[in-house]
Amino acid sequence: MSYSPFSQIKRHSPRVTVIGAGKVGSTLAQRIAEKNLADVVLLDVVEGMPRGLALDLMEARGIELHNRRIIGTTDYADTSDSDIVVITAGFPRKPGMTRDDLLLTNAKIVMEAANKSMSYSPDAIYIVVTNPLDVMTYLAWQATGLPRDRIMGMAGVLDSARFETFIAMELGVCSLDVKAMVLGSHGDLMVPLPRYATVNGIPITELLDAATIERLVQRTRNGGAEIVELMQTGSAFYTPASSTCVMVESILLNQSRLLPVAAYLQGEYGLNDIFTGVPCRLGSSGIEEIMELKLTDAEIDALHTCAHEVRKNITRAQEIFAAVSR
Ligand SMILES: NC(=O)c1ccc[n+]([C@@H]2O[C@H](COP(=O)([O-])OP(=O)(O)OC[C@H]3O[C@@H](n4cnc5c(N)ncnc54)[C@H](O)[C@@H]3O)[C@@H](O)[C@H]2O)c1
Ligand SMILES: O=C(O)C[C@H](O)C(=O)O
Repeated sequence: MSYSPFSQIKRHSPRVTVIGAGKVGSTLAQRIAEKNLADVVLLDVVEGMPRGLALDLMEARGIELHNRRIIGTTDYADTSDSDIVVITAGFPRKPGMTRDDLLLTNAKIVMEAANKSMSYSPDAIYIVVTNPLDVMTYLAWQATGLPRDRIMGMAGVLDSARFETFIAMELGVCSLDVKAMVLGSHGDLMVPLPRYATVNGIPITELLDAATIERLVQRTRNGGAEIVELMQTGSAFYTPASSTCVMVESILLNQSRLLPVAAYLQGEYGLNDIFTGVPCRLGSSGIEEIMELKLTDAEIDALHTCAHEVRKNITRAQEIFAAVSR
């Protein structure tokens, strides 16, 4: 293990490591520090860049009124003993690409990041953000051998936030009053659940007609691509960072929030050996419960279709890596 001055400093604060100091990673670091949740170690492969970002964030502490340390590094030794490790390292898609087009480039990056972080933070809880999300979370789980309560993927919180936003915009109501849940994989096949979407307890099926709801569901499914097309240079990062931060917060503060999270399923919803988005209670030990909602046959079929597509891509990645290593 190489010498690191940071690992010698006495710990008084929880520590969250964010691997990948790009748009999502650096915004997440800012959210975590400014919400005063934890010290943050921001790691990237680009020399200097994470240190520059960390220094910039540290210089705002007096203005933002928090006392969290932000460390930028390219050395995994500086991440040691983290409570949570978030993996955002990897390429974002460009206009015209699907998330699955990132499969092979990002798989290598994510497996390496998961392996290296594990050797310094074997007791941490891991959250994967890199796309294609459900496949990357599976590969990180395989690479680390973590128990299923300590590794998960972030997507459902983001997709649900989008669905809630579109419902609020349609009805002209405050987003705070809208609650919705999106399950399944993070792609075109995701499963928004209008039956369970409410405005201050009122089901949206009482407030909007079926055609309008279907339009909002489709916009949610296309939510990431809509932003990619508008931005042209990368993908969304503000709401992805906020969504990941909500998960980090629920774990660090043991809030037991019920959030849609990509979790490893062992029979729940009739699915096995796959990561996909389901409602989970997140607390200090990670995923503390996977809640099995009553779903209609059509909703269950939609979840199984997601899982089928995710499995095809897991197999594709595994076959290619096996061929390369032969
Ligand atoms: N799950 C979701 O809902 C969700 C939401 C938004 C973005 N994403 C995904 O998150 C990933 C990052 O998005 P972004 O906008 O921050 O991209 P970005 O290009 O801004 O940042 C990615 C960072 O990863 C770094 N990196 C590359 N290889 C690395 C390695 N081996 N180790 C450490 N760092 C490495 C790059 O240097 C870069 O700084 C993308 O794959 C994107 O598709 C997922
Ligand atoms: O759309 C993307 O590629 C990024 C992310 O998954 C998103 O949904 O914003």
